[in-house]
Amino acid sequence: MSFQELGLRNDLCRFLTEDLGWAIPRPVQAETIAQMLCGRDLCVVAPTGSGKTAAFCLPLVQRCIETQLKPSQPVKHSTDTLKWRAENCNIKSSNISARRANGWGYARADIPVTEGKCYYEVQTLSDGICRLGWATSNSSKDLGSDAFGFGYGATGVKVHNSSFETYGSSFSAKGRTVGCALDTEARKMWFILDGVSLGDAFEYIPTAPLFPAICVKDATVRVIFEAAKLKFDPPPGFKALLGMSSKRRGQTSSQSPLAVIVEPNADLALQVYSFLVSCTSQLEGDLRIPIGGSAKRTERSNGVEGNGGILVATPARLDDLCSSGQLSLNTTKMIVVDEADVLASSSTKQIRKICDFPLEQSQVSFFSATLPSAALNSLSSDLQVNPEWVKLHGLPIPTSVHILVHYISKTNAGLPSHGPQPLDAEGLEENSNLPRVELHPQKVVMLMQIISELSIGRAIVYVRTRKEADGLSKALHSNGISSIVHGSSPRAVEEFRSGKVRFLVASDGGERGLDIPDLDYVVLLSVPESTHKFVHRVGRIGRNNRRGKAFVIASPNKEKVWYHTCRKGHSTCKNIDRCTRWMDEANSLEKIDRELGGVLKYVDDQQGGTAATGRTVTVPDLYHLHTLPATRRLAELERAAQLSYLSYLQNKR
Ligand SMILES: Nc1ncnc2c1ncn2[C@@H]1O[C@H](COP(=O)(O)OP(=O)(O)OP(=O)(O)O)[C@@H](O)[C@H]1O
Repeated sequence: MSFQELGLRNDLCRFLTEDLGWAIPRPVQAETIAQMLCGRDLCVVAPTGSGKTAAFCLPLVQRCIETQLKPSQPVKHSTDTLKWRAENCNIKSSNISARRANGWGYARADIPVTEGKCYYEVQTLSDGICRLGWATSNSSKDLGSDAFGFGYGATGVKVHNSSFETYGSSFSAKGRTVGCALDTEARKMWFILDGVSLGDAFEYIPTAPLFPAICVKDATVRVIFEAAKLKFDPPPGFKALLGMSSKRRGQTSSQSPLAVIVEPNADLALQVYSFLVSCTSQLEGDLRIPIGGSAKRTERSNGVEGNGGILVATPARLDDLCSSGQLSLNTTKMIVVDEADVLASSSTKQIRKICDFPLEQSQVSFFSATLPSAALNSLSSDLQVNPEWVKLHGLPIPTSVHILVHYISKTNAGLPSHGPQPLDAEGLEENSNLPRVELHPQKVVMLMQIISELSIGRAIVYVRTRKEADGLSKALHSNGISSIVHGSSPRAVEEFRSGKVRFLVASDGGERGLDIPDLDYVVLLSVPESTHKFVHRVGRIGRNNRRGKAFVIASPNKEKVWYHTCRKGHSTCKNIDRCTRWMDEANSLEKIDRELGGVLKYVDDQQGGTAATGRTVTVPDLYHLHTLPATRRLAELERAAQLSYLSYLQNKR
């Protein structure tokens, strides 16, 4: 089956096959895309790395194109509530200024225009240059340098798509007034200098909303959107952009996406956002689907984009945006909740709030790699209409992944005399009520050994708590290994993905969804109690049929670990009874292995410490699993190189 047969547009299919090199749809895509295109509510369970992201992104993009929101009435605002997207300039009330030293300043007023005949004015308050006009939300900041911006420059030129043409006359001196007129019915724009029309400037094609946009350099201008403040009357039939209705005063310019994708954390939101951006950048003609990613409060401080298009965000961020009036989901028609099993339990209230609209007018879909929880079942029955369940559960762990379990020794045998030492040789474990704060030193030593013996270039290392993650990252740094803790900065995953750091140290939250195509190793320095978590962690490798190795370094002894239920946290809490939990990694591993159908292989650490109850592989097996295939491949390459050299020599003679 091809992507075309699923009903996808030709430009999207071309993007998938030519740009991404995807020959055919994955099973989850084959099962879901056509149904989503028809507007059906879906509940999809498919393994990690099976291609769920494209399965929901592609139909959303296509449905946005098809729907092309019926243009809404022009929104009325007042200057005091008006929002700007601005760079390199100062905006005070309605005055915009930029110094020459900073280059061009850019400001776009957050007033989307989709229909009607609109007009606004710009008055020059100083000598200097500026460019005024209209732009769509995805236009460049250099107004007129691409197909999405239309500008009239103070030197007497009009510019669109980087093409400059003489138009009107210069207005670079102080005290001039330029009117900007936009007729969405005739799809025309023109400008009016000191009350005199300069004639048609542009016939435009974009269907996306247009916004007033202004560039200034070493100049100050005043922008007037309100009828009462205009210096000249708008052309007949035209209206000032901002109405004077007192009822409307105070209303914010909320954005309203057509589709919303909910992700559990900022990294995943960014990953999905990037996929959507690359997909929509390949659309034919002037079609543009605004894509918004607003995962964190600190990111894109100006709010959200995605008006009339697709917005990707975390539940908390969506909640924030809706409560502050920056976002309205009134016209939203499609909602996808990714990693739905976890979001259904952790953010039930927020998901219900997001989906609070007439169900028959909308499409709600849930995607997940692990079997749905009771919470998801209940959300599905409340928020979906006649949902189709798509369950693709072949092997939860791809066969290209080997999972090797190493047990540290029961005693501290094998620890070097220098380097990390346990605080109290055996006292922290079974016989002690003292909780563990840092990772067991033997686990760190074993991790270093694995990294060096297998020359591991990059890997994700999973630990239990943030405190352990910080400690491990320090230990890696002191051994000259670059690492970054997941969640320490919004860009941690990007630094790891780009190869700037070799190791990503993650605790809870870093196990889901991350798609790093050339990643071959994960190391679990703690065994999660839930099989779902284990599957998601190991699922970061073995993607795209690539071979991957997961090392689990486990403790045979029970350990008491801090799991704070109090607010004090690690620094001051002394409540050992309430804020700690016993961890029994051997027991958890047995359960996981049983539930996954025996996928674990145990490595005999030859220190007399193996507590494994399953199949045991010895160190030579480790060699067979990891080193031998690479050595064979090297031998083949060496042979090919030599043969090629010999034939070159023969030809030369
Ligand atoms: N049809 C396809 N052909 C080839 N590669 C594909 C195809 N669809 C997706 N992929 C690739 O498969 C990889 C995994 O896809 P994706 O991240 O969507 O998996 P997922 O099911 O969301 O996994 P997880 O449950 O871990 O989040 C990506 O690198 C993606 O580029």
